[in-house]
Amino acid sequence: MNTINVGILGLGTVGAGVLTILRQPHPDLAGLNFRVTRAAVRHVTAAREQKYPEIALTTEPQSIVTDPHIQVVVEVMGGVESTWPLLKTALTQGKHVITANKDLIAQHGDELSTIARAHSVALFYEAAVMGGVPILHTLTHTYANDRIHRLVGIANGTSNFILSQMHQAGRTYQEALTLAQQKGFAEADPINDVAGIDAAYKLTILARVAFGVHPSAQDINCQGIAGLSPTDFTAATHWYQVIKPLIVADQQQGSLALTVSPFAISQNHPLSRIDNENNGIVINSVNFQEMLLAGPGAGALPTAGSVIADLATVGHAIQAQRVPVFAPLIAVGPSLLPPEAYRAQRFLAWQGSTLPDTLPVIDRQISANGIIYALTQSVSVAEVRLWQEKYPTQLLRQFPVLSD
Ligand SMILES: NC(=O)C1=CN([C@@H]2O[C@H](COP(=O)(O)OP(=O)(O)OC[C@H]3O[C@@H](n4cnc5c(N)ncnc54)[C@H](OP(=O)(O)O)[C@@H]3O)[C@@H](O)[C@H]2O)C=CC1
Ligand SMILES: N[C@@H](CC=O)C(=O)O
Repeated sequence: MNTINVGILGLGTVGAGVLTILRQPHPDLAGLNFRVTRAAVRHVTAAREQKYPEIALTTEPQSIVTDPHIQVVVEVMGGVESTWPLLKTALTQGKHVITANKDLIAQHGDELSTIARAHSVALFYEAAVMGGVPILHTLTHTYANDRIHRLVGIANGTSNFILSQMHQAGRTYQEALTLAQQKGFAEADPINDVAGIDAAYKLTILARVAFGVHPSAQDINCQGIAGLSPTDFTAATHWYQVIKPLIVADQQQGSLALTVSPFAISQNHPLSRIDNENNGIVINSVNFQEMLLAGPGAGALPTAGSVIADLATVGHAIQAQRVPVFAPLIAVGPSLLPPEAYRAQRFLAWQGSTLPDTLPVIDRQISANGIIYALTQSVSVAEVRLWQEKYPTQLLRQFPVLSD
């Protein structure tokens, strides 16, 4: 039986996880006869060479993507500027590519997919969206004959971990972030996690696959979790709500609205129970109506498990001499709602003894430390921006409330 030679770019959290799984005996993987021959890292150390004696380590990823003996490139090193030309080269040279890199796929996925198609090779990236949750496979296979109208999810494990730890374990924001980094959940630059950038990349990919739209960063309302305070969680409890870091793609005013933000959601909502690094997504569609898909959204083995699932699909296709294809559900999607037009009720924290009459408040409470918390009627982002300009010191925090 022919072996399938694999080159790996990166042996960090995810790359090491991939090798751990490949070393475990498994009949399906054994039947595919993968052989990881080469791997690229920044630092080739004696300890690494001892740990992976069967793999030639290099600090030159370019030498792997141009190696004529390698059929599949697994990219788990991250970043865009260095990986973009590498993966273009790999695809152009007729190699199948599997990546966990959402930054790259969100920004250059369309171009890379075109190159992959032109060279009859696969470009798969299940691990790039929601780690171990098989959302892309589910959308492209299970939902192939359905029509999705709304996606609401938790797609960043680090943010969900931080908020869960602040709310349930009494950790500070910084303690929780440090722990998420130690556990291998956070990005190389964790600002991508906490500012909502990582989740926006995932929403970009999901919107492309589920709705056939091609958003840029400017099309997404994006708000991070930094600055949330423990009293916010207590205030939310008063209204039977929890605060979750969500991605939302829903229809408003005949267009698709894309939002990344902490949201106040009902304690009865299925995502209210998805904690720590776990991710979850509620898909509303015509046929399946409402479905929840949930599981580990970050970490070595769950993410590597998604890489391996893609690798197995590619391996089976190579054995059958087929081209494995990744097809979005819809070719051309709806128009995108301008971010400032997005409307939602707002949860707000206010520093001061009274709220101005001009705010459309429907309920309020005062926290132990004298902050006024309020729920407002549904307002547009444009209106919220006016409040922020008018009350820069009093309006401490505000974020949307998820509607049913
Ligand atoms: N961690 C997670 O839970 C998840 C991560 N991802 C994505 O997977 C990718 C990898 O993440 P993760 O494993 O956490 O990252 P790590 O930082 O743990 O690992 C990155 C690896 O790439 C190597 N590397 C980086 N730059 C270069 C370079 N220029 N040349 C050669 N080697 C290089 C590093 O080498 P060295 O070790 O020598 O520094 C390291 O081995 C990212 O795109 C990330 O967004 C996706 C889902 C979940
Ligand atoms: N940093 C990311 C890793 C997985 O995509 C996250 O926390 O979700």
